[in-house]
Amino acid sequence: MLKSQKKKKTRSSKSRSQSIVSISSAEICQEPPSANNYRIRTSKTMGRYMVAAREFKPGAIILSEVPLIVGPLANCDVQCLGCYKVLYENGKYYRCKGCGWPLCSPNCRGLKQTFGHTEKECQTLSSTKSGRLLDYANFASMSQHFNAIAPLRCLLLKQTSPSQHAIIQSMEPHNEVRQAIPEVWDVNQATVVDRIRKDWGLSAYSEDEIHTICGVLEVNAFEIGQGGASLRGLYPTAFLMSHDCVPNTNHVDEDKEYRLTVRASTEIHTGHPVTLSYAHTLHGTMRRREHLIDNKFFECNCSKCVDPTELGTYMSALRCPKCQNGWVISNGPLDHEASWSCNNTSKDPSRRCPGYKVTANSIRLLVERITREVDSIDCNDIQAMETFLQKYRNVLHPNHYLCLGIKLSLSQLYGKVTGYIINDLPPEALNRKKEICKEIMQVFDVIEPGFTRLRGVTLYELHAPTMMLTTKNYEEGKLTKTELRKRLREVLDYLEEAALILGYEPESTSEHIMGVAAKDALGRIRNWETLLGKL
Ligand SMILES: C[S@@+](CC[C@H](N)C(=O)[O-])C[C@H]1O[C@@H](n2cnc3c(N)ncnc32)[C@H](O)[C@@H]1O
Repeated sequence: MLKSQKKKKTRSSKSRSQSIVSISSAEICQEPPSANNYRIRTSKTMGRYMVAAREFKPGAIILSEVPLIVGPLANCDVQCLGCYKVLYENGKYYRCKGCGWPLCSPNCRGLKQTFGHTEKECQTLSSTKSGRLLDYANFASMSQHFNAIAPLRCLLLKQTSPSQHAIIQSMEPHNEVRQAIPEVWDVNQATVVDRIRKDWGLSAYSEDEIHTICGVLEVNAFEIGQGGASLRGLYPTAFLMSHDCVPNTNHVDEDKEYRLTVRASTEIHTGHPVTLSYAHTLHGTMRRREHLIDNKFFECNCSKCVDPTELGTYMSALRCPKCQNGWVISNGPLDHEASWSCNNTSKDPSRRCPGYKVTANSIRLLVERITREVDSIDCNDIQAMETFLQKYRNVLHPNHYLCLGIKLSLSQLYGKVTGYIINDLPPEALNRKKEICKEIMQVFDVIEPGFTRLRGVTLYELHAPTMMLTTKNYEEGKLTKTELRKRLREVLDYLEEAALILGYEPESTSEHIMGVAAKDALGRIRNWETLLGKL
């Protein structure tokens, strides 16, 4: 398939902070992506992985595809089998006439649809009489039955689409590793294998076969869905992207058909791996690596994981309690048990740390305790978040991932929640919002570089206080026209990039709505051009 990439003409954004990605270097790709975009290679450690077969600019579509199957996530709440809307015991729901499983309504849009409640599934669930096992008086117990739906959908492909089933069979299930972990294997045995074979009587599917499907889903499925949906999908090609804690792509999934679109977030050169992060990029190394080992069954040795400073971000560092000048970081981030010590080896003996060393377990316990404290903070409580940052300023690095999470929330809450509405914010609060946005964006530029959702949202958040302060300063006669033009140009740059990045988001999402708001705001700023000439 031929591709054509139109380059958007914009002026260079060199005048701004270096962190801003030049929009003129973005690739505005309207055409469907081609399979010629990538090649599949194999390595001893990673198995198959995807590499770029051409040069990609940020924003370029690498692949876009519909799933092989879609189904409820493991341990989800009771949901409609057609459209995956969450259902409540005391709320409105409907029992499918065919199989007795819950639907949102008799006219659910997902009825008889490939990625909803298909006729084949309805017949199968009906033949097993599984609907009778559902206790509608107790949704909590009923929800457990949903763990077996996505695996069943994979198994059904064996008859309905052998070619798609073959792709699923080719995916890595990590059976050997998973079999040795009782919390994984035994739970699957009880909640999926026995459910399908014993409770539903579908004994034609072997235990091994079902365990393999469970593994395939755990290792390869994407969490998808908008508006709090608990969904997973297996995709025919996207699963081949390898993991990197600093990924070079981002992806979105759309409501319609659950299409997954993967875009380059940074430039990707021919032959380079096309990567995504299987772990939360905003977590520290210990937590990311634990997640990858527990859920994806491999040890990550990427450049961020091997570096105790996490590429200079110090996202896991603690302030040294002994010298107060250095940072306590791991002596071997790839070794779970490696000690941590202060990195202050200043030449000046009066500043040098006398030495501080602590076990990995002490760090783990301390971070777990502080994490519980973070989790207990109300998600709209600006004051409590500021108090947290203040309280831990002598314990955690300002970029520590727990602080980063709090700062990300603050960057969005200032200007939004009751008592802090943007038009009512005093200059100090506007400056605080601006400062936080800039601080976190510096870290995002390292850990999630390029065109990413985080960046788009933060740029949008940054434009508002910058604009408010500019107007205020101008009205107070504190800015010359040249300074005003410079400041407005800065806001324009933020908004242009935010509008571009957030324009990639699916229409139903809050990020997309923010992108539309960014475009509107761009129009309003352009009005200043009548006063000042072209910005
Ligand atoms: C979604 S699959 C990717 C496709 C898989 N490599 C294959 O051949 O089917 C995820 C698995 O790939 C391997 N993998 C992916 N990224 C890796 C990395 N950075 N280091 C080591 N293994 C990796 C791990 O075995 C992981 O569980």
